[in-house]
Amino acid sequence: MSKAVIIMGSKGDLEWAQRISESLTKFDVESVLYVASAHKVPLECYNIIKEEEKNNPVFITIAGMSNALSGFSDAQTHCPVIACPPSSSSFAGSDIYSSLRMPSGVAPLVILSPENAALATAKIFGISNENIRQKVVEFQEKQRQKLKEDNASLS
Ligand SMILES: Nc1c(C(=O)O)ncn1[C@@H]1O[C@H](COP(=O)(O)O)[C@@H](O)[C@H]1O
Repeated sequence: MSKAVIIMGSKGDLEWAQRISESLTKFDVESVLYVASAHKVPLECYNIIKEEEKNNPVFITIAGMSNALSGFSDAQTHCPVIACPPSSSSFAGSDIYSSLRMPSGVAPLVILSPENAALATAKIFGISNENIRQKVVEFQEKQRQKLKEDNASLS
């Protein structure tokens, strides 16, 4: 089953999470949403990961400020984890560093745009799911077409 599991550190991240899940639907990828913080409720986080990983999902973690959730999740599961932290300009955007530097053996991928996180998720599922692969290919073709049209419109 091709399902993305989106875990957000706070309900305050819901809008960002919805942008991801809406983009996923364009590729026929279902998603399920959870609020669970590695800082505050690590056991709940762990239980969600262990229950959901039985279906071999892609996990997408949304954690602002100090991102413990993405590294924590990645270290607990064989499944890919994509960190998609909500954008923030506070403190000169320094929050992002907590998503970039990981200890050895901990490898969440980082994608900053919710729409691109959805695309990357679809591409992972598309390796083994023909329908999703087709959606990705169509999306890319449309994008190429649009650029050609935009270019032609200038001449
Ligand atoms: N980065 C994390 C983690 C974590 O990494 O476990 N838990 C919550 N948060 C983030 O902190 C911000 C404020 O959270 P609160 O609403 O709890 O103050 C949110 O963007 C959340 O994702």
